[in-house]
Amino acid sequence: MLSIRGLNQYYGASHTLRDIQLDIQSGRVFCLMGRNGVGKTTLLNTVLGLLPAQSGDIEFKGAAIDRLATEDRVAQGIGYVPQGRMIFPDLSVMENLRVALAGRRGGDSKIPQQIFDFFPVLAEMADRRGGDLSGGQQQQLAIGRALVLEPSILLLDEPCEGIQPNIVQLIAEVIQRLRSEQGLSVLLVEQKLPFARSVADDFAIMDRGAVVATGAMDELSESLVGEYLTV
Ligand SMILES: Nc1ncnc2c1ncn2[C@@H]1O[C@H](COP(=O)(O)OP(=O)(O)OP(=O)(O)O)[C@@H](O)[C@H]1O
Repeated sequence: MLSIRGLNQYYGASHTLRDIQLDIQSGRVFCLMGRNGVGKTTLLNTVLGLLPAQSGDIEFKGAAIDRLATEDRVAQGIGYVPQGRMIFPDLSVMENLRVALAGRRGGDSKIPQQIFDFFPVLAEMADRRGGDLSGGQQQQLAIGRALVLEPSILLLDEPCEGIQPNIVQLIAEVIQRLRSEQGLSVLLVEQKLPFARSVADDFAIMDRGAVVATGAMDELSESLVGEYLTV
């Protein structure tokens, strides 16, 4: 589904991504873990083309996407829920969702009903300003907005940060349903181990810009947790 080979990225002289190799399989939830500042968000932004790679190959559904503009990568089926949610505070909930429709190439121009089935609060608050929503409601809106384009992979950057437990549980259920009912792949950046363990099939751990361990989530060892994840 998504294959990353030899990816290097720099902020000026700072070597932020070091020879990253990753494979995210179709229909699986892949969790990217690691302490603050190791490069997780930079990796997502480089996959999307929001940041330039210095070298490396990124393939999505078997085709190179390295040279595509971000909007073309999104149109190919890469959905993104950025850290901090980035909803438009002055637009209504419905307008926030409609903004995403503009990225759709041909096809239906309606917001899929399924988004309101996953997140009923978005229908209840359709006319409210995005900025007036709680953090948990904004996160549901950010995920819903990414789903408007019916992506085949969803990149989620710390979706549970600052969110109350019942919404965290709802997000976990939505991730599991998207995978089991639609075969959606998910690349999740997550620092909270219980949440990662509850939703992910596979993991990779990053440290100082490099991937230092990968494997099946149920094989994540306590020694790796202690070495790379515990603060
Ligand atoms: N715009 C930027 N310019 C220069 N350096 C940056 C920039 N953005 C991030 N960095 C640096 O790049 C490194 C990786 O940051 P990144 O945000 O990708 O890490 P992260 O693993 O996602 O951490 P967090 O969990 O805190 O978001 C850090 O050292 C950070 O300070």
